[in-house]
Amino acid sequence: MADGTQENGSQKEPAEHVEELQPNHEGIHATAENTSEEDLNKPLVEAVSQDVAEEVGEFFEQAAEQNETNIDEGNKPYIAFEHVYKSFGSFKVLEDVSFFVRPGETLCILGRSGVGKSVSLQMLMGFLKPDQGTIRVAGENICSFNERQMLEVRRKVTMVFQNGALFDSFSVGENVAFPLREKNDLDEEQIRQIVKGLLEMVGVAGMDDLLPSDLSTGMKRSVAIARALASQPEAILYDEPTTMVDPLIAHLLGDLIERLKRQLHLTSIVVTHDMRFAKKLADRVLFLHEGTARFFGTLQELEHSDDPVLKEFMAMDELVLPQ
Ligand SMILES: Nc1ncnc2c1ncn2[C@@H]1O[C@H](COP(=O)(O)OP(=O)(O)OP(=O)(O)O)[C@@H](O)[C@H]1O
Repeated sequence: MADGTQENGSQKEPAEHVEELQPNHEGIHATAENTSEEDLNKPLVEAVSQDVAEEVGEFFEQAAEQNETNIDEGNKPYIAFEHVYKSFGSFKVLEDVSFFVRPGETLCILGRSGVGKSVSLQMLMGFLKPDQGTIRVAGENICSFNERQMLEVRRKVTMVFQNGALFDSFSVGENVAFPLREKNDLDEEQIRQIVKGLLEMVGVAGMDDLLPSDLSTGMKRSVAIARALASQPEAILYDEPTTMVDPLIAHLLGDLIERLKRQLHLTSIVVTHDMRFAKKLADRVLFLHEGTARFFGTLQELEHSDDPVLKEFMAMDELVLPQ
């Protein structure tokens, strides 16, 4: 229910002074400057208040341990596309696209509008199926998976949508609590503490009782990240995290994604138009162009590429986003 109406038909009062609400990112060090290594390595739990730090710390430790195991299992990709094709009618979106993401790494998918960046993420989540090729997640070919099997995959790999895709009739706190309740091994007090801590960590402390409709786009995205973290995923797919937010929020979201990678060893795919954002986060880059994987390699390789299409894309980005 996009209008924020409660499921039982009652209407929740909109938050007072909503226009005055600002994300409160003290915990993640708001500054438009480049964040120091020291800050990026500062334990995530330092951003949460004392009364919930122990519970949240334990929750993060579990998540980090689980993801470290994936890294220890060797250099095998956690996610891979192998010769993937996808068309809609006669319109070919992807033709023979291959790439991989190793455990704990961040892949940025770049490219102009309409080249199949979001379609790639949707295929990984099983919302769309490829016409040909293989898509592997955690070693398994998911292409023929049924809905029940895909639900298992979505416990490991979760997506942060552009609009947050929050449950509109649930409060912010209930949205974040949802995956925690599904786990069935936490009591209400533990859930309350973890929700509070996660919201503090992503910079929307104290907004538990608001409805998603009370929040700005950047805040919705922060809550969506908190909800994703609540399911202790192995990988997070971010669809255009910096679209429609101001540069400071974009910077903060970038720092958060980097800290989650470093400290929870999360495998990540970030779809973006924003070359500077990719430079900040990517271990590897996939550049989609006219249906093909025009480039797949490390950031250094991208920067040294002589491909005129890539050079033009990078030059345009410098113009659109002045330093
Ligand atoms: N379910 C669908 N049915 C038909 N066409 C679709 C569907 N989903 C996507 N497309 C088309 O596939 C193409 C690629 O879409 P996609 O959303 O992946 O682009 P994108 O690279 O993410 O672009 P943007 O940066 O603008 O979001 C577009 O032309 C889009 O209209």
